[in-house]
Amino acid sequence: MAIQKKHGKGRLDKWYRLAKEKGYRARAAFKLIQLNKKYGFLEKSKVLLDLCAAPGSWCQVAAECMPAQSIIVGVDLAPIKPIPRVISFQSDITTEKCRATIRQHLKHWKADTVLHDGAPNVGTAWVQDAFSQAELVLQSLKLATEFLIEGGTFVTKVFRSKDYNPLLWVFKQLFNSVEATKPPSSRNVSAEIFVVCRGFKAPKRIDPKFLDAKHVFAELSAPTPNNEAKVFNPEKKKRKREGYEEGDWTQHKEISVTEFINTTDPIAILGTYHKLSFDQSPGGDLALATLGRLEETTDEIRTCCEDLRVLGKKEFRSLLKWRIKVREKFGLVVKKGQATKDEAEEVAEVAPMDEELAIQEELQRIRDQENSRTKKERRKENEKKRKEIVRMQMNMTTPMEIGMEQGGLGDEDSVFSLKRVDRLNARAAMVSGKEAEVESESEEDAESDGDGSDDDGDRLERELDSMYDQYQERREDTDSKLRAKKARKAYETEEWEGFSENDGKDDDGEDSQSDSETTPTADDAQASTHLSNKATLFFDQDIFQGLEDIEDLEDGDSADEMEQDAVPAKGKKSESEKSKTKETKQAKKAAEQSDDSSDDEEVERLEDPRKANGQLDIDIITAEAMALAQSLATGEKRSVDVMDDGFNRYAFRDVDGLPEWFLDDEGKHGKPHRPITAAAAAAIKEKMRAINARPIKKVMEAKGRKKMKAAQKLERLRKKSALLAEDETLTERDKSQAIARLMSRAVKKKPKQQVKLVVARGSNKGISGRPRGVKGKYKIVDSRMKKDIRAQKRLAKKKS
Ligand SMILES: C[S@@+](CC[C@H](N)C(=O)[O-])C[C@H]1O[C@@H](n2cnc3c(N)ncnc32)[C@H](O)[C@@H]1O
Repeated sequence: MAIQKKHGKGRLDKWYRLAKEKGYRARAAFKLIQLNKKYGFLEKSKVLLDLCAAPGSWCQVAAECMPAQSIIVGVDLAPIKPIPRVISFQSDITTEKCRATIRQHLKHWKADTVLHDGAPNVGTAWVQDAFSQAELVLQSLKLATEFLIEGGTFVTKVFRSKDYNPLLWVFKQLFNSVEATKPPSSRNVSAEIFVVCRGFKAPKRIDPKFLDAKHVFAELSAPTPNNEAKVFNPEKKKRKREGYEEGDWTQHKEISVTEFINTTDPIAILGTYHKLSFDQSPGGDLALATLGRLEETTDEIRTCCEDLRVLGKKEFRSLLKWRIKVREKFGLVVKKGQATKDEAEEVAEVAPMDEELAIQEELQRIRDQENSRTKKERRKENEKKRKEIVRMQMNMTTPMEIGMEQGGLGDEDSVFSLKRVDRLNARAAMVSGKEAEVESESEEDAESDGDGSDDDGDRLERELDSMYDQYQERREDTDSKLRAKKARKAYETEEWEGFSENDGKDDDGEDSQSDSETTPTADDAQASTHLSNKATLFFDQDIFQGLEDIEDLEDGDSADEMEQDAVPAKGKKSESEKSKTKETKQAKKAAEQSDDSSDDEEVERLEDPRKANGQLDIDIITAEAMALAQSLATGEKRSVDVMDDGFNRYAFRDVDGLPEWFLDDEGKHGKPHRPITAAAAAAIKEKMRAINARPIKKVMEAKGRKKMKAAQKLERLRKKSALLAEDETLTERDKSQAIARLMSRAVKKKPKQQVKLVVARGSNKGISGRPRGVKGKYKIVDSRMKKDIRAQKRLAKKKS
């Protein structure tokens, strides 16, 4: 996205031009228009007070949108040129005199809306500027509380600074609804944001502290920095719109490891600093020296301390564990329950809201957590099913086993799961005849290096897990690509209904474990619209060919019998036909597999890869697939080789029980790298170029329309000339002359209509619609615009 410039010619953006065109005094008018479009407060207002109104564009908008006979009062330090239907005067809104003048103008009326777009023109340091603006906002709020009617609306501009949250807190005390928004016409480079406060509570008495700048900005501390986000997203540098912290002018921050050990908020340090230093200070630090010699301080820990910004969750966890161990050695053990509570309190944001709101938020949070937990479980379940199918494909399991799994036998969660027993190191005990208790199911237990009593480790694990979840949620909120990717994933997983529990049930509701019902047939796979594209592709494979007869098999047929039946069915096809379909399917499968490896190309999977005749229609769109197809076509590789290549270390990764963050991390890099030939890369490039060179749909349509019109014209000409040719009253000469005239008239192009420039001055100022006395195409300009364009041209010429 292009960066908007606020200075120089960058100022003259589309809103500036639009404002000139529409006759508004400032581009700010569109901010109010857009705010009003969203919240619709102007149409409902009969009395409006505009604080800091010069030059008056907000008053102009208000006069346009509010009902006739409304009262609009505008005040500013600067003079405001008269605006029809608007009372304006010059005054400082922070003074008593201004308050009295407003009272005079409004008489006994109360305002339905108070607007404030004030910006002090101090021009000193930014920090100072922001503070004065916040104070001005508080002053305007003070006036609003005096003049607003109950239920009224207060709209104000606020700058994102450390005073933003305290201001929001005050607004929330006085209004039922407070929403911060940035209208599209507000420049991205500007730290301004608009807060729309609706439903003025009109309390009988307002605590003066609410409106006292000293109190408001001093009492509420800035929100606690989001250290977890920094920990999990170290490489992403946020733009410091609010400026750097006072005295913090460096990009690289170091802190001594002893401070990390001593702190009560280690996460904050991990999120804020770049390095934990083992360097001795000039005076020497005994604790640091001891720390360096501890056996827990391994080389790995030292390396992790070197650059915190490149660490992943695993490394952060080992640093935190190391800290706890060191604290224990140093006798700094914290009471566990207490520590969690303290840390939670330290990291928690100040919640400036009333109790009910807090309860609602808490409920929402719990609901969200529950949702994400069920989603995760569902995803795991689907993943398990998918794996089972792949295993079946590789003849590693029989359909019978799938049936068993559905019934709960052989399943990981079933009673006799040896896998789970093994996780708890109990299988050995069982073999040796001892009894093993299998109680805990938590993954943390499985990961706790066999030390079940490691409460700190568990606690850290849980905290980091929940932080990771929160971090992912935040990323989803801000990253639309990620959201789309997740949605696609969900689409794929949720769509899968191939082996639902219901599938195993008879019509009479009895649970059937029979192969004939739990095993999907090829026909089923093709016919079922419930299957995902991936599953449909899967069932299209040779292994399922000839399994049509399965339905006819009696209940209780063994898998062996099915296989025997399937083989002759397969044999019915002619050899050449078989090998041909096999080749094409392998190539297509390989193409699909290589597509899978690329994140960006997942879009394809969402579309149905079938033509109308039911054949697969998979285009080769990646260089990898092209290279593969090329090697298959040239005989360099056989389809068997492609199959063999499918067995690699990425193929059957056991992801069961692995935490999500680990899988996410692995997913980024754990992909097979398939060789790409230069020829394949060039071919794909060429293909993409051809696709890009194609005109867009609109252009194609326009061209088509032009062609059609030309054809219609030609047809008309043909008919007319035929009529002329048949006219016996005309001589041959006259006929040819008439036809020639027709032709020349048809070929003649219509002159382009000139666009008339109308300067927005005099009676044309601020009009909407066609200016009086102007015919044809027109464009409203102002004299300034002409000068600006000339200046731009001059500059461009100079540069070239
Ligand atoms: C961005 S402009 C307002 C634009 C206005 N909303 C419009 O649409 O034309 C900010 C205005 O705040 C005014 N201002 C700043 N401090 C003020 C004060 N203490 N009292 C009154 N106006 C003030 C400035 O004079 C300036 O005209």
